[in-house]
Amino acid sequence: MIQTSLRKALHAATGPMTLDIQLDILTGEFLAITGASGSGKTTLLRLMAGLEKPEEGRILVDDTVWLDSARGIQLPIQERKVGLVFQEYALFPNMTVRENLEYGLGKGQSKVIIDELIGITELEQLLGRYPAKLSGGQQQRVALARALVRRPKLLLLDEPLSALDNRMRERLQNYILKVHQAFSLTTLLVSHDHREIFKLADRVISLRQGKISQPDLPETVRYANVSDGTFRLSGEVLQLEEAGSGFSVSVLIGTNVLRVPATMEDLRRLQPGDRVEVLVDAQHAMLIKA
Ligand SMILES: Nc1ncnc2c1ncn2[C@@H]1O[C@H](COP(=O)(O)OP(=O)(O)OP(=O)(O)O)[C@@H](O)[C@H]1O
Repeated sequence: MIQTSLRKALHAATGPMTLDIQLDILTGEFLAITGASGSGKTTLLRLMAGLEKPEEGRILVDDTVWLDSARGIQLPIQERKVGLVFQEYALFPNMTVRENLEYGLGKGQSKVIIDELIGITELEQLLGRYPAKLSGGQQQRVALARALVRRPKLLLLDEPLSALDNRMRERLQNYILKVHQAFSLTTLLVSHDHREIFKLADRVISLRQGKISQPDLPETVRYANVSDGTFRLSGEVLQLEEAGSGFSVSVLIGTNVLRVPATMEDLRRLQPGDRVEVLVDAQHAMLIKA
């Protein structure tokens, strides 16, 4: 469990604003943070990482105190077990992919983790390349792997995919989910993309003017925001069943299960394991066999 209480005075474009956040995060949870530009999302991550200092605060990670302003405790970033990935690709341009990864190793740390990460993020073919010769998606994949070299407990992702096209985003989302599970991470993801949040997050909080405004579930947020368009979500059929007077199909999308009303015809042509696309608009969800 990560218990956080943070207060910091900020100078927003509209005037003074206080970031004031109380947040408990379960070990292994994937928490998405959304909210308008300037609401304090990046500052929250930077405070968690130890890149910024609050006026007042406490961060307790399991039994370890990372921050306790009342007792003058403020662990530096290298002593907090955090991995960071930001929107801009922060790789060293003069180092190959492998060198970039190895640079992240701690003193005396075994290189075993490097091979493990190369395997899980499928970087084998790219190891000798320099960042300039990689696509944006490949660079973020390396940045993700590098963030995990020191085996962090907490992975902080600040809009890591926002510069990528949709296809690349989807691939990277899958890698994020894969490492989150494989390394039993607790992950905080800043994102504006509700489809991404729905696919990845167990829980989502929304920041407004430095405060948590309405804790919400991915499904609820997604439905609350579909009024302006239609989403197309890819997933896998888990189960077909009778629901009241009709039928429903449970579809696994990332780690979330969406129950979609179905027809008798849907039940005839679908079976568990089928790949489907769910088309969602403000009023309806519709299943399309992929
Ligand atoms: N160290 C600081 N001291 C004072 N004010 C700050 C500091 N860091 C950020 N701010 C201000 O606090 C506000 C919140 O910034 P922050 O970057 O956390 O917002 P955000 O929600 O991540 O926005 P965006 O979605 O645009 O990235 C901004 O108005 C910013 O100018």
